Amino acid sequence: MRIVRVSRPLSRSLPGLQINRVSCGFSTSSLARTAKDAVIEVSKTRNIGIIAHIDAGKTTTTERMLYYSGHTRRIGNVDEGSTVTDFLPAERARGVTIQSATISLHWPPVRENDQNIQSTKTSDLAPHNINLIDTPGHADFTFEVLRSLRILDGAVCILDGVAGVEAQTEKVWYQAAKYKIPKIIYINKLDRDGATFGATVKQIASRLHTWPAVCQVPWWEGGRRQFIGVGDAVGLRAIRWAGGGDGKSFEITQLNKLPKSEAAFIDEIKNARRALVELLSENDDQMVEKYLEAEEDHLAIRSEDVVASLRRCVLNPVANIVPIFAGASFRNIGVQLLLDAVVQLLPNPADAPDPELNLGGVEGTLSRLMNGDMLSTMSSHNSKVAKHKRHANALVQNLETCALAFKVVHDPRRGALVYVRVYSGIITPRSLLFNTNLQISERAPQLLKMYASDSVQIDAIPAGQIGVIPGLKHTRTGDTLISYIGANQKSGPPAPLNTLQLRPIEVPPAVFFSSVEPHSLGEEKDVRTALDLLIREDPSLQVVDDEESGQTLLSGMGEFHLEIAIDRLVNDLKAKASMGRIEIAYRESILQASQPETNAFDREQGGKQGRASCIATVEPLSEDYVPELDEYGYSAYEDGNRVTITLSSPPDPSSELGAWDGELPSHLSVPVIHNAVKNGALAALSRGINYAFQLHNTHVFINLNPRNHLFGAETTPQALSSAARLATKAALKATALKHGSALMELVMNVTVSVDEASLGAVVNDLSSSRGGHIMSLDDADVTSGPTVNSTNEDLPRIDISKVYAPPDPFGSSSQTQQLGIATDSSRQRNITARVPLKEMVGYLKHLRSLTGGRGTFVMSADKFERVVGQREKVLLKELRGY
Ligand SMILES: Nc1nc2c(ncn2[C@@H]2O[C@H](COP(=O)(O)OP(=O)(O)OP(=O)(O)O)[C@@H](O)[C@H]2O)c(=O)[nH]1
Repeated sequence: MRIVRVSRPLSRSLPGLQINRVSCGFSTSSLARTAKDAVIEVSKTRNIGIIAHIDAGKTTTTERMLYYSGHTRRIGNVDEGSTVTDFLPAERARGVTIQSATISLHWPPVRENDQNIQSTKTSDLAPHNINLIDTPGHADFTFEVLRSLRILDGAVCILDGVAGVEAQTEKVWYQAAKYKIPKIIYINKLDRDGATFGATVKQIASRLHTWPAVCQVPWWEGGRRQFIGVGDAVGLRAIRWAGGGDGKSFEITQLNKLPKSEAAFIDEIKNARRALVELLSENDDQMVEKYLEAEEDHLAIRSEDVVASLRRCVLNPVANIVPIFAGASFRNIGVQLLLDAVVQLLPNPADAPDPELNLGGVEGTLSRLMNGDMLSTMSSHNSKVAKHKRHANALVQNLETCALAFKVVHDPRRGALVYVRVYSGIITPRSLLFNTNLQISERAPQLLKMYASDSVQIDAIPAGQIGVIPGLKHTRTGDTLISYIGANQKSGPPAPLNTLQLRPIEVPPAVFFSSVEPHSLGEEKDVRTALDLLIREDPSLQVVDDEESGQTLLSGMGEFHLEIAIDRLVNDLKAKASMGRIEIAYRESILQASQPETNAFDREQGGKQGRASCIATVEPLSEDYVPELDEYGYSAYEDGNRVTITLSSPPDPSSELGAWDGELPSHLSVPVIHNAVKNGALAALSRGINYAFQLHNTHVFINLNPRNHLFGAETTPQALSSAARLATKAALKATALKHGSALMELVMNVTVSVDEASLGAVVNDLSSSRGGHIMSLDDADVTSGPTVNSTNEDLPRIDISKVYAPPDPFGSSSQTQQLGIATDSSRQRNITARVPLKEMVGYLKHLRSLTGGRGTFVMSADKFERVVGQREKVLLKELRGY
């Protein structure tokens, strides 16, 4: 039996790397250690997210990771509001994660001078740099999760061992699968009464449609209820943590040294090893070879070979395998082994799939761009780009850096902090970065690496790394930043590179809103600045000025989302404003196409004469419209509406980006014109003619003939926006007044989890009182049987009878399930339904009362649908108040 005590890492300095302490909270030694990130190689980097349902224990687990890696000197507690990652006042007050915190750590810790220090690694691991993102679990913050997912290379999914696979986990799981992110699962809270590891493993197969590769089995003290450690099926050993400690003391025992009283536990570890080798062999030929070399003895295969095979399978999406680990973070059990697994099994940035991008409306990948393929393909469609083909190689070679700003946070002391993930090249201080979304250049004044709310200054952010640029004035969450050798200071890199966008994501509709009323006229400017900051941080919030009512409206994705945004506006950003009631936003849709409307704008704007003109036509899109990005030359699809812009002499429907080959005024480029016109058209769609709601399913066509519609220096981008707004408004007015418009409401996809006893009452309430349509009723606890209850035909079907899971000796409901005795009233059922959003407001409270507090639900926006018949009359009466 080996006793290991992990003590604090010793301090060490790093010659040649300048480190400036930016804020307090760290010792010099930890800063020196962490600053090594700047020079750490890509193969030793992991950009990892932690995803889960609310309350599964993400923050609790992250706190342990920080502590064991030597980054903090004490373990923060969610329940006491003292965690490092949940640092916003609103997060600490509510005990939930709202923002994705980004934090870097080393695993194993850098500590070569200390002879006593060892970690629970399963092999001799060298220190790796882990950039960790703790994401929110609440459904209202799904967008925050999505925008983090797209810059991650791997994810740890944490499950609550009592609740099993919950609805929000499923949702985020499939999003991660969409971005092809390899994952490992950690089943947490195994110390709690009713925890069922085996049943949760089966649920992973049935509900997440993936093959669980059980790497650990829980260790219950002498077969009694107390959870004390884990059996490692990979390393064929058992790890027991000293009870009540900080988790740094543990014993590692090889299977043959375990006492006889643990015979059942030893057998289970062996069963798990056999099942693991079988599962890996089905997907990995090298494992089959190792198995044959070991003379078909599952237990004789070296643990290093099992790890290598697991890694190959995790990185291969076709294998569809997820390694499973066990623990109880709150009791400080299991977290070091989970960190080992992150390093051993999850990909480094070079292993991750090729990042997707969009270049002038054409979809591609970064490596296709860098090897010149993309530009060559585009040239066959577009005469203007053909000119660039000759220079394609030179163009790409001059592309120095490509990075994505995935998050902007306003820090009271340092201003806006822009978090970036660099995909190619390197960002150094003073780099000139061209923002392809805003078409402006900004210089990076300095670079930081973040440790939750603390930071250190670094010399560079190389490809594969995550870092922070403070002091950028304009960059928003989601913007792509590139640097290009010889770029024009003003207009940036040459076309089409100036349109390059990395992994664009669609912003979901903001459906709750509240008015924002500055306390006095004098406060108006400060309130506007605070609102601008808020939407720069979170693009799923929207600010709309309603010209007619004179009100400023702030909208968000959910009641809670908006509540937190208001809290941040008033308490953190100190905006002196009052907020109105939180209400639901409806939409309005036109019924018929308009005639083309020409508008000439000619007015003084900000002390300068502005002059521009264009032609607008609007037409309704079908409710099931799916945008096809390469259908038109330039087209934007935002918040359910589409804007198509042609720069040509009408009528010329085949016009494409760059088809205009004539002269443009020197201060205007094609992307600048597109951006200005698009913003003008979208502004006109923010208020409908008949009901004053934002337009939906509307396609705006703007035609602009530079010869007739541009007027030299007088045609500023602002003048173009105004012309597009007025022309679109005129077209909308013409059709809405003549043909009327439709009221639309958001319908949600709702999944309610209840026990069998409450099923009838909940179904009845959803379908009769809330106007919902029940889509399916499923068994949430599928832990046996030959096939799964797949509600989604596209997902792989897992034969549950072939899934290995250790028995659950104590879990209340699972115990009976293992024996095949279903106690009907406690059986968990999932109801999926489509319900109008309006009817779901305040639903949680109602559900709790219907289910004795046990029911839970998640929902996500499906689509806006036209309201008809009696419901339309009732809603309009409610909205108008008469
Ligand atoms: N018994 C037990 N409780 C735990 C464990 N891990 C976390 N908890 C508790 O579960 C609750 C939620 O933990 P968090 O770490 O805040 O969960 P989270 O997933 O970060 O939650 P959100 O940020 O709200 O999504 C807290 O009260 C924790 O103390 C565990 O291993 N055992």
